[in-house]
Amino acid sequence: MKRIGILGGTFDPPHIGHLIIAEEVRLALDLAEVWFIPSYTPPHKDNAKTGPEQRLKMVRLATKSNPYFKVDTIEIERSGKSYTIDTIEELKRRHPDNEFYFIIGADMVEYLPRWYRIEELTELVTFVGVKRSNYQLESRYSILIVDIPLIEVSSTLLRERCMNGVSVHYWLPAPVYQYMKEHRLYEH
Ligand SMILES: Nc1ncnc2c1ncn2[C@@H]1O[C@H](COP(=O)(O)OP(=O)(O)OP(=O)(O)O)[C@@H](O)[C@H]1O
Ligand SMILES: O=C(O)c1ccc[n+]([C@@H]2O[C@H](COP(=O)([O-])O)[C@@H](O)[C@H]2O)c1
Repeated sequence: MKRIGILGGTFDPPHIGHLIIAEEVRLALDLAEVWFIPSYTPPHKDNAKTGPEQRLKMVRLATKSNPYFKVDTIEIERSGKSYTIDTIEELKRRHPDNEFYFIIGADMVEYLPRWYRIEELTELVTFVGVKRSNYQLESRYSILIVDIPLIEVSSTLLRERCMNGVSVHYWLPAPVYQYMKEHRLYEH
């Protein structure tokens, strides 16, 4: 039985917050790997600003220096709305011996009651919640809390900075920063 962490996200763009929570949860729960799963269409928010292929490319760049991090393209290949239940059901079919830990920030913990088929999903994965400013970690569902420092960064903040011509240097891994600059992402 392998214990696998999953970090699903829009990753528009991926930033140090994603990497730190993945690594801290991996260490705290002694996970064999953490799989990053970029969504095709996020289920609950407006379409991403950047297409799935470019977000996937950035996630690959962000994670490549960590041998414990893997990228799974299951949602991008499936296309359509990326409901987590569909992803987990398929992952359990493909990897029946794995135990999955789905990592979410407190914003998603608060949103959990509105996830598609959430009651079934809680039977299939263990949710792992981490802090995020302005959100609570309490939930009616049973969630494992991993206590990590608050990391005050979001993709929204970084997109806004780019749009306003403010540097985002050091808020994302260097290869992602380079890629964004080359492709002039989020600049207008
Ligand atoms: N700084 C952070 N601290 C804790 N959790 C985070 C942080 N940033 C992202 N997450 C979590 O990572 C997952 C994927 O996040 P996502 O790709 O939507 O990034 P985001 O920064 O929340 O994006 P946006 O600002 O566009 O909504 C979510 O579960 C989210 O709660
Ligand atoms: O399945 C759902 O109903 C659902 C609703 C909201 C979010 N999620 C998943 O939670 C993860 C983080 O979402 P996001 O939009 O913050 O990137 C991502 O993998 C989403 O697919 C899933």
